[in-house]
Amino acid sequence: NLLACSQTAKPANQQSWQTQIQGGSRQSPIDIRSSESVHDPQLTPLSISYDPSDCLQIWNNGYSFLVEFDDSKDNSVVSGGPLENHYKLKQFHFHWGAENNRGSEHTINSLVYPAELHLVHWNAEKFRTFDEAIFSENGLAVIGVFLKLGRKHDGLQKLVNALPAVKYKDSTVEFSNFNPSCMIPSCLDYWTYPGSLTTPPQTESVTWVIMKKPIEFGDDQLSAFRSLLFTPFGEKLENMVDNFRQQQPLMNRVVRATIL
Ligand SMILES: NS(=O)(=O)c1ccc(C(=O)NCc2c(F)c(F)c(F)c(F)c2F)cc1
Ligand SMILES: [Zn+2]
Repeated sequence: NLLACSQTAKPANQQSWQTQIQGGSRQSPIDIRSSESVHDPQLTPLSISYDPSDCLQIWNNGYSFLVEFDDSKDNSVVSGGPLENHYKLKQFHFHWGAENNRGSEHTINSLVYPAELHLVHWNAEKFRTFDEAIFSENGLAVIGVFLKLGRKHDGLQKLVNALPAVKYKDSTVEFSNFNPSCMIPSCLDYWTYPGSLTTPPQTESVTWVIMKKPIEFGDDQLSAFRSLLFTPFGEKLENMVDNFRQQQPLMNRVVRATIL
C-alpha cells in the first residue's frame, strides 16, 4: 500500500552456464538480506518513461523470450535513483521455474519468487551502442521486478497471447504497442547494487535496481511461460523452465535501499 511506500509513483538451472566467472567480484544474482542493506537518503526516486510505440518484437533466444525495443530514439528511458545518466530500454525478459517454489534469480532474505522480470537498459550518454555498453562499467541498468502468483495480470495477457508464436528457439514474432510500465509496481521503493549479467558472458557492467514490491500474475500466465521451448523446431522438446542462475557471493558489496 502507498502509505508503506516512500517513493510514490512519479510519471513519467542447473544449465551448462551455471559457472562462476573467473575472478568475478561482482556477480549476479544475489540474496538480498534486507537487514544488511544500507538506507541511503541520497537515493532519489527512479524516473521511468516508456513509449509503447518503441516495442518491436518478441524473440525466443533459447534462454528466455525477449521483448525488444527500438533504442534509436530517446523515448523509452530510465534515470534517477542510483543512475548518473539516462539509460535506454533495449529489451525485457523473464526468468521462471518448472514449479512455483523456484524461478526468481534474486531472492529477498532467501525468499524465492516463482518468476522475475528484467528490464534491460543501456547508458546512451556514455556509449554509442548496447554491444559496447555490455562490456563497460556503468554500461547497463537492469530493473528487476518479482512476480508472485495471484490475480491474473491484465496488462501481461497481451504478451502471453503472443507466446505460442515464439514456442521454438530462434523464432520471432512482431509485437507492438505494449507499455512495460504496466509491469512496474505502484510502489517505487527499491534495492540497488553493482552486479553482472546473469547469463553468459556475465560481464560486470550492470547497476541492478530491484523493486521491493512484487507484481501479481495468474497460474495460466505462468503456464504459458512454461510452454515455451529451449529447443528449435524439429529437435527433442525441452520446456523452457528453470532458466535462472544460482545466487552468487556478495563479496565486497553493499546493497543500498530507499528509505521506507
Ligand atoms: N538476465 S540479465 O542479467 O538481465 C541479462 C540481460 C541482457 C543480456 C544480454 O543482452 N545478453 C546478450 C549478449 C549476447 F548474446 C552476446 F553474444 C554477448 F557477447 C553479450 F555480451 C551479450 F550481452 C543477458 C542477461
Ligand atoms: Zn535476466
